[in-house]
Amino acid sequence: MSILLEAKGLSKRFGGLQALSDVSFQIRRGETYGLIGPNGAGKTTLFNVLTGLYVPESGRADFDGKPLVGIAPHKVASVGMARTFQNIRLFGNLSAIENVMIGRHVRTRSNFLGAIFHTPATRREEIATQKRAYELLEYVGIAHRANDVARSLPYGDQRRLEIARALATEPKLLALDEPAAGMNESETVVLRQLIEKISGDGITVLLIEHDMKLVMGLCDRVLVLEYGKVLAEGVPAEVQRNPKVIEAYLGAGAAAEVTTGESA
Ligand SMILES: Nc1ncnc2c1ncn2[C@@H]1O[C@H](COP(=O)(O)OP(=O)(O)OP(=O)(O)O)[C@@H](O)[C@H]1O
Repeated sequence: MSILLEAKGLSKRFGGLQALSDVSFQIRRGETYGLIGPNGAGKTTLFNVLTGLYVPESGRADFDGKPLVGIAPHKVASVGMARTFQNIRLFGNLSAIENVMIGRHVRTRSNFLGAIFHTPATRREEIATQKRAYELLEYVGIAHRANDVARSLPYGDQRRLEIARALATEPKLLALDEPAAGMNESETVVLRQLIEKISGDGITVLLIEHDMKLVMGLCDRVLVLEYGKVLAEGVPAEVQRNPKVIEAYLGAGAAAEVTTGESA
């Protein structure tokens, strides 16, 4: 399996705090890759470095064979990487479908003049964009909410809308930052099915998540961070058995719980 994303020796400091320290890992094309670790371990910082929001002091990351570090955040989607945020970032006053259409514009060609003068080409493209946006709302299961303003949607639907907007950029890799945060159990089940469907459709997934059952159930491999350093990496069964991981993060009780597949 070929490598889609490769990070080598990434380090990031905030003043005196070493948030990432020499972090290296590889994500293979088509896999679902988990990123876990206690609060403050550096997971979001790593996401932010990979998606261009932070510039690391050292190290590099290559995506699909091209350098990722130093790329502007608004260019990241156009190279094939899309993300959702820990705190939902939607245009609250726009409808669900408009939010997805905005994501889609990364892949459309209409220019500024075309948009002002409503040229036939722009109009055709706009119709295609709207059609595709609706399909994506169907794909994530919220098409019946297409015309509702984003902020009026239930929480779980807002998270799914964020995923639809990210998918609209046609990513090779979809990075999800705690997608199950704040979801109840039935919403989490639906989310899990959605991530499985996305992965089944060939999109590589990078998943930060605190819900261990979800991570261990979905991911092919998992990277564990602690204090900005890589503590362990491997398939879920290995990581769950790793004494360092159990001590640092899972706790003996939680490890047993995950192994038996029981939730708290
Ligand atoms: N912009 C920033 N300025 C200063 N310190 C920061 C900044 N962003 C993160 N940090 C610090 O870097 C460390 C890593 O934070 P980060 O948010 O990456 O952790 P995390 O693993 O995502 O945690 P959580 O699970 O709580 O989201 C923390 O100590 C945090 O306080």
